[in-house]
Amino acid sequence: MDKNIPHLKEPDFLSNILKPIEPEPSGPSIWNKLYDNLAANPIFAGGAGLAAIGVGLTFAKRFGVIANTQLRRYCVRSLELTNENPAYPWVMSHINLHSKFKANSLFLDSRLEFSESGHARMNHFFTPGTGVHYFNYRGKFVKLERNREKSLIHKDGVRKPFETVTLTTYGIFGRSKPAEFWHSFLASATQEGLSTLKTGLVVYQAIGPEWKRLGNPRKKRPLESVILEGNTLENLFDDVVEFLASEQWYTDRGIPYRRGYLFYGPPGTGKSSFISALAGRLGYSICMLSLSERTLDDLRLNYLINNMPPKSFLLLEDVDAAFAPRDPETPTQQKMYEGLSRVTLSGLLNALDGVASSEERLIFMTTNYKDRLDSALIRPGRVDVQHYFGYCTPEMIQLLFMRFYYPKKVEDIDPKQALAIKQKELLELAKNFSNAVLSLKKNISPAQIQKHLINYKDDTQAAIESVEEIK
Ligand SMILES: Nc1ncnc2c1ncn2[C@@H]1O[C@H](COP(=O)(O)OP(=O)(O)OP(=O)(O)O)[C@@H](O)[C@H]1O
Repeated sequence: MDKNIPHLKEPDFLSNILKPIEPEPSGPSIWNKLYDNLAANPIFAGGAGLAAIGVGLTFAKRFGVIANTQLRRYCVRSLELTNENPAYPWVMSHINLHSKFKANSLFLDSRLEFSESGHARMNHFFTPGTGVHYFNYRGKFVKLERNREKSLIHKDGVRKPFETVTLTTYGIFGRSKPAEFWHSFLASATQEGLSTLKTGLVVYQAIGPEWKRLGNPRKKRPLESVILEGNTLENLFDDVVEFLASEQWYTDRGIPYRRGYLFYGPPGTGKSSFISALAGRLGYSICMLSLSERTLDDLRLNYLINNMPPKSFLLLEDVDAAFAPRDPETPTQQKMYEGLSRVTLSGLLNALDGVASSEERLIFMTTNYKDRLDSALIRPGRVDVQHYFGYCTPEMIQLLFMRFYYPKKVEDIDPKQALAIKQKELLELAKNFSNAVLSLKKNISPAQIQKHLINYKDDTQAAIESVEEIK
């Protein structure tokens, strides 16, 4: 305020109006008072306490649910299956078989099997009984809960109680896919179950325009029982497996999805044995066709090759026998082939090339005389892999010997004698046998060795000492 301006006295009524508002004397607000009153009220305080506890519990429960869900997502893996599932018995026996602790209460599942000859056999399977069982399966803790319901199901022609099994395992699975653990578990159980199924090798023969099963399925020959030089067996096997896994690759490039193999070499060197064992291992059947069959003509050949049962190999044995060479060495040679077959080379080539490109086709041809084959038949595209099956090498002779005399079961070995000692002994004998065979200075086929060893199947020493009998 300017000091030179005379100070005007405010009239009294104004001073009353302009009187500054004095702050209320501090004390409990209305809300505080309300709160105090309510808090002092024992009925209300009790109710509020209960409500607070209720809210707290609701939150705790919610939190528990969330925590439980998260825990289950990261640490628990469950699998439920019923006895309507075909894999059910395999899963049950697999877990019992591969667990550190076995179930104490067992369920017996017996199956009666009749062979075609009428021979009967009873197979018993033990699975964990009803209730809860705990296992240590390959380092993982697994809880198995088997429940039996009152309702019945029809299975294998009999009425059985409906059952459910829940398998639960615990661990830190993190964000891994929920079913990952059970996928690998099921893969092992299924593989084991399938291996117990006795499926034989089905061989088809061409009867008229159709493929007909040739007798009953044959016993599958283990692939390892065919002894080939070096890594031949593994390489050929890998080649076929790779082809079977490459359908998309062929489709993408518009290449007919087929592969041809030519196995050539002297008789008795394992060409047919390898093809049968390979088909058995891969779960394929074999369609056998003889080109020199008198009733086979180009038309029928074409139809048969293009209408094979699924998952089967085409086997053309002694493929040289059907056609005369384009340039016969002698007129007699030309005559030899005349009238032998009604199938012509061009008919065969057409049939092979005509195979529907989208269909998987594996064609195996065998011959003892590769040089007699027309080059058109074995050109790439028709024959993609050629392999020579030769006479025995020293290593093959040893392996044939070892395989022949190797104890079938570990129980066959004297318990006091370690397997390693037995193997070492056998290896020594195999070397002696191989040296004896080599001293003959002749080409010997695996079939000849096999025949000789069969003659001395119980006497390794005699087999070595009588090698000159090998013819
Ligand atoms: N490499 C081998 N390993 C194991 N056994 C073999 C082998 N080669 C031949 N054999 C045995 O010899 C017999 C005849 O073999 P296989 O029919 O496979 O010979 P192949 O080469 O197909 O003969 P061919 O050319 O006459 O048709 C079979 O019983 C088989 O067990």
